Amino acid sequence: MNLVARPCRALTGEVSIPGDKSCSHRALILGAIADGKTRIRGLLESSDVLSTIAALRALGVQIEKCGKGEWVVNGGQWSTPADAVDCGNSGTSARLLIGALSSMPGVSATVTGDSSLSSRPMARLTGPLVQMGARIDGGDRLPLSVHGGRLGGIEHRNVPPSAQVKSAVLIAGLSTNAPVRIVEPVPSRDHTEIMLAAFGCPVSVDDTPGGWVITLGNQRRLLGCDLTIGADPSSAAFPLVAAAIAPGSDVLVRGMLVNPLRTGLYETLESMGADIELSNERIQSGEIVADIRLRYAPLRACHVRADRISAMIDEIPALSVACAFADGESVIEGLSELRVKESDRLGRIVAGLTACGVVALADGDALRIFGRGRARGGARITTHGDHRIAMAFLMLGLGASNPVEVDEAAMIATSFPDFTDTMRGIGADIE
Ligand SMILES: O=C(O)C1=C[C@@H](OP(=O)(O)O)[C@@H](O)[C@H](O)C1
Ligand SMILES: C=C(OP(=O)(O)O)C(=O)O
Repeated sequence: MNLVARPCRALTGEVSIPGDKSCSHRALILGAIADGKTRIRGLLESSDVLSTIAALRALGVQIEKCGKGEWVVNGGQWSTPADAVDCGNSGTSARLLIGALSSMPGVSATVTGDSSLSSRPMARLTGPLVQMGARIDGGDRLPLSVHGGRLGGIEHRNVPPSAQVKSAVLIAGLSTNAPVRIVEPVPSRDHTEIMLAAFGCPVSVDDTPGGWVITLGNQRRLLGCDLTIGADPSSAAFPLVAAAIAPGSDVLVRGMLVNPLRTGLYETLESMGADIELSNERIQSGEIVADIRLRYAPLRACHVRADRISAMIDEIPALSVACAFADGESVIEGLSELRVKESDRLGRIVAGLTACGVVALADGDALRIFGRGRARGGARITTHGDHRIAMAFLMLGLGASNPVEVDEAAMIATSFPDFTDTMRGIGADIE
C-alpha cells in the first residue's frame, strides 16, 4: 500500500497521540516478571507492542485486553515455548526480552525477528549479559537462543548510549543479589528505571564526573502495579513537525510524555524559532507529562551536537524535514546509530531529501541539510520498510510545492496505527 501527501494549508486542532512505545513494552515486560496483576492504561496497540504481547503469551504469560489501551498482565510464570519467539520488526521487544529470558532459570527460548530486525546488531547486548553469566547461543544477529539461569552482577559502560541495552541489563539483574551498575557518559532514556520504582524496585542515579551511574536497588522482587502511559513524543513529532513547516498552523497534543531524555526534538525546534508552549505539567506513573501546543513561525537552521542525539534518536527523520524548511545550513552530528535502526536511516534521509529537491549530505556521521525555507517535493520515496521514514516524508509532502508519495505505508502501524486518520483530522491531505 502506498500513500500520497499533498501540499496543504495550515494544520489546526487537537491531535490524539497513542501511548509511548518504549513505556508500553516496559509495562508489559516488567508486568510479566512481577508477582500479581499489572493494569495498564494508555498502552500503544501498534504492531511492535503486539509483538511483545505475542512473545510474552508464547512464554506462558497471561495478558488480557479489557478495553482500548487497557490491558491486564498476570505476571510471574514463564515457561519454555514450543516454537521460536518472533519479535517481528521490534528491536525493543527482542533486546528487553533477551535480557529477561537470560535470568529465568529453567526457561529456554530462541528469539527471531523479521529481515530488518535480523540485520540489527545484538552483540552490544549479549556481551554484557554473557559477562553476567548468561547462556546465549548465536552471534551478533538474531536468531539467538537463550537458556535462562542465575546470573551475577556487572558494571557496564553504556557506550554508545542504548536504553535497550541498559534496560536488558537491569532486567537481567533482577534475578541476582549481586551489584548491577551502569555508567552512562551520555544518558539514554530512563523509563525502565522510573518504572522499576513503580514495581517496588528503586534504582538510584548519581551524576558523577564520569557520567550518570545507575545502580539497581537491593529490593528486586517486583510487585504488580497500576500504570498509565503518556502520549508518545516520537509519534507526536510528525503532526508537530508538520505544523512547524505549514504556515498558519496551530496544533495541540494533550498528555505527552515530556521526560527530558525524550524532548530533544522539541528543544531543537524551539531553538529554530518554532512557537512551542507546554502547559498542565503533571506526574503520571512517575513520568512527567504535559500538553504541548506548536504554532507555526518561520524556522532557522540548527546545529545539534552529538551528545544531544540520544534525547531525539527516533525523531531525526522528522527533524530533518523541519531542517529542509528552515533557512540556512543545519548540521546534526553523531548519527552513526541511525545506520542500525529499522533501515539505514541516515542513508534514507539523504536519499529522500535529495529526491525532493533538498540539498543534503552525510558527512561522516553528521547530516548537513541546506534549507531554503521551502521544498520542491514531487518524489516517490523508497522507505525500506521503515515506519519513521514513511511518516517523515509524508510530512515533507504536506509542506512542499508538489505531492510526495511513499512506496509502502502499511508498516506505519509499527508505531502509529491511526496516523493517517489523525493527520487528516487536522487538515492534512494524505491518501
Ligand atoms: O529503549 C527503547 O525503548 C528504545 C531505545 C532506542 O534504541 P537504542 O537503545 O538502540 O538506542 C530507540 O531508538 C528505540 O526506538 C526505543
Ligand atoms: C528504533 C525504533 O524501534 P525499535 O528499536 O524498538 O525497533 C523506532 O521505533 O524508531
